[in-house]
Amino acid sequence: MSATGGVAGGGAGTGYASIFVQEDVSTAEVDRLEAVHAPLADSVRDLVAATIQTCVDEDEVREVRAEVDALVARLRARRIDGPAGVRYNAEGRSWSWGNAVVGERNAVAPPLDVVRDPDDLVHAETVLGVQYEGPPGMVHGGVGALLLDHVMGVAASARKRVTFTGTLTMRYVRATPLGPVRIEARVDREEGRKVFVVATLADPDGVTVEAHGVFIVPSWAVTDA
Ligand SMILES: CCCCCCCC/C=C\CCCCCCCC(=O)SCCNC(=O)CCNC(=O)[C@H](O)C(C)(C)COP(=O)(O)OP(=O)(O)OC[C@H]1O[C@@H](n2cnc3c(N)ncnc32)[C@H](O)[C@@H]1OP(=O)(O)O
Repeated sequence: MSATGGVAGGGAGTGYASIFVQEDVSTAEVDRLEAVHAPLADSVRDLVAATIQTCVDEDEVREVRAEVDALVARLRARRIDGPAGVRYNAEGRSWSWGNAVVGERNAVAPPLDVVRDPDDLVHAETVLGVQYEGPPGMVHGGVGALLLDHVMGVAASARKRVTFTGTLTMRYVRATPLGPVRIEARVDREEGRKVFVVATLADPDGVTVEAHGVFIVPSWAVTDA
């Protein structure tokens, strides 16, 4: 599981309650549901890549489309109304299944496991496939920024502290080839509600993007803790 457990402890009675939803469900049940749904997202990721790369004939494309449409209808037979949001339980387990970067049920999100080391370095690794292309064979600059934003946000957001991205600065040192990447982020310094974060995105040969960010604890999220 990723290191996004943090803010659940805020709960009712703080400003968090307005955007984070507490659910009366055990961690074991959340884990069980995740184990059922995450493989579906994996298969849909494969579908996205196959859609880009397929060279089958046109009739086959039309037939597959009809089958996919039928699957969409089956999944929509019972569904929530709107985005998945961020939820947490009484045990402090939080889950954000629709998150664009780490949502376990979101096939748009690259599979990314975010880890916080004991020394507060936050890092993540993933393999960016053909779905994330910008320049030919290279990672789209916005995708690099997306991954960096999230991992930097985790670094800035300690337990019981939520931060929002205020300003992000990216220096694209050289193009990032599609394939394995590693993101690292750490808090550089703090000034009041501003948390300054430094981060890198690297391919196996070294750093390709350097990032600086200002993450803000919103005035509405300030607690006495
Ligand atoms: C979303 C997270 C929830 C998930 C949590 C799940 C649990 C897991 C835990 C952890 C993982 C988290 C991983 C998340 C990663 C992704 C994060 C995102 O993508 S966030 C979406 C994009 N960002 C926005 O949409 C912000 C939109 N802007 C705002 O909401 C406000 O403008 C905000 C909060 C940034 C500031 O509003 P004010 O009212 O609190 O701030 P004022 O009082 O005006 O300023 C305070 C200080 O900050 C400076 N400041 C304000 N805005 C700034 C900015 N944009 N850039 C730099 N500095 C700024 C000001 O100059 C001031 O500084 P002086 O104290 O005077 O020195």
